[in-house]
Amino acid sequence: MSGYEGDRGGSGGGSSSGGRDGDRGFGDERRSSAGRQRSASRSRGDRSRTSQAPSERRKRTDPARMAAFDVLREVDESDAYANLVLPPLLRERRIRGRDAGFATELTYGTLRLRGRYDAILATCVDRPLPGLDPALLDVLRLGAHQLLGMRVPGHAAVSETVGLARNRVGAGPAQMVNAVLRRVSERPLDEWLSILEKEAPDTLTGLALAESHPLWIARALREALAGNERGVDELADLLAADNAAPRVTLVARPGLVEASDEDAWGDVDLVAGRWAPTALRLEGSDPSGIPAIREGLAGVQDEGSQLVTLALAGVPVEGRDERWLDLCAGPGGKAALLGALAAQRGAALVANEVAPHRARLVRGALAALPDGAVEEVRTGDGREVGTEEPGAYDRVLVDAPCTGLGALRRRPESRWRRTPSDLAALTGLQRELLASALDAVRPGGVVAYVTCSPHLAETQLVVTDVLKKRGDVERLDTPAAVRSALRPGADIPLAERDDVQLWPHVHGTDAMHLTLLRRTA
Ligand SMILES: C[S@@+](CC[C@H](N)C(=O)[O-])C[C@H]1O[C@@H](n2cnc3c(N)ncnc32)[C@H](O)[C@@H]1O
Repeated sequence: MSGYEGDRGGSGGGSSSGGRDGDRGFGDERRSSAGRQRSASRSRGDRSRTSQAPSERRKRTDPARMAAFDVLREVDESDAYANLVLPPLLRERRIRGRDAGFATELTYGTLRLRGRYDAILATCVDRPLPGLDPALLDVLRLGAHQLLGMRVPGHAAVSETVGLARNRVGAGPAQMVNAVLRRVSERPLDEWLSILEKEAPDTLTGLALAESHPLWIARALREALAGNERGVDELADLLAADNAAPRVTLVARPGLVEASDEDAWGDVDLVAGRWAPTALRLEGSDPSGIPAIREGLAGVQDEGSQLVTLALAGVPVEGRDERWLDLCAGPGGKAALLGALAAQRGAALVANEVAPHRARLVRGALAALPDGAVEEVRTGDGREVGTEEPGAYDRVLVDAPCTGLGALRRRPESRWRRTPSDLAALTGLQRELLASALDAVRPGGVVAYVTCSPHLAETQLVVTDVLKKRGDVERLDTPAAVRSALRPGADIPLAERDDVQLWPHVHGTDAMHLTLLRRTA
């Protein structure tokens, strides 16, 4: 399941641009521009450290690199989510400030760009990568990211990573790490990427390797661009956008908090979002100390998610407009915005979610809404709501479980976890949920079908298939509804279609899909 922001750390963290010309260096008084941690005593000029035996000194391994390695192993061995594992680990080991930034960039950047680095490493290792000890392979990937993605000077990247290998994998593998990373360091990133593209069997494979996407995902994204009236030559930009950590975007829930309320936002720098009137962009990456977030008046939410929710709430319905339903609400990001909007309009929200632990998250997300805004938070199968409560709602949101291919930038490891076989199960469920939502809405009411995937099988094909079977639904002008939801003066580029597909490389949002439908009499 995917598509949620609140419970996976929203921003996805990290600052990797994944760009072809590498990234910024890391330097301050404790972490040198070599990305190497200086001990506090040394930076103070304290000579007592020299009393340590030289062999012990050599074995000291940088805590930031060890933390990155340990998270990579958790991700591999326990299917963990890096952005759930890393922050507590940094806290537990008291890794802070620049060191925490370095560990974060190293972890998330290595995970995102794993495909690129594996293709490069494969040319430097004399046996197939899948035969290597997975821990050793992770060390090599971490070294490759320091060399090619973080501008850590070669000698520091190699020697620190060899130290990490010695500490975590063993002395023998450490020698191999030394030899392999020296070969990696012989060329700059651009040269490596040209080699990958030149030696690939076709252009798409070359691009997928260079921009670190599984081939099936690169192919699906290319088809999605074409199916949404965009040029397939945009694929390189789209894949590159997936490799850049998104800026943290907040939602100021209407009626609960104003952007101008200084006390609510504390000491952080905020700028207005690009599209949604509710969106604020955080200049920095840690929203946890913001009072409005702690109190549930605001949240971390991609601007695309805000825009599709605002579009559903704003599209006109004739007659009664009192009961709104979020059919797949967990963890509750869109439900909280929808509930705030419902409260302003005298309507009430029912939030449904099949997974009990996610229904609990929805309750938490809705806790700050005014009395009367929420009729109920339920745990139940959304596929049954249409038969259990036919025609009972005026507006229904189906934010369907999906592959999440539109939010790859947010979840560093997800592209390597998804497989094409996930699609079959998801698209069946998506059809059933949309059909149920159309039964649950009254004639004249509206349904928003939303995914955070642009995959055509999860978006256009689901809608077309479901509508083929019924004569009581009309497609609405979704671009017009999205335009009406924009902040004043914003002018959003949208394809000439009756649905809307947003794109990271065009709109700076997740690749959200929205189709608005009206149930006819
Ligand atoms: C894309 S997420 C929804 C994200 C949510 N709208 C938000 O903004 O926070 C999809 C949700 O659908 C839930 N889900 C999956 N199958 C479902 C079903 N049959 N009925 C209801 N919810 C379901 C998943 O557990 C997941 O929480």
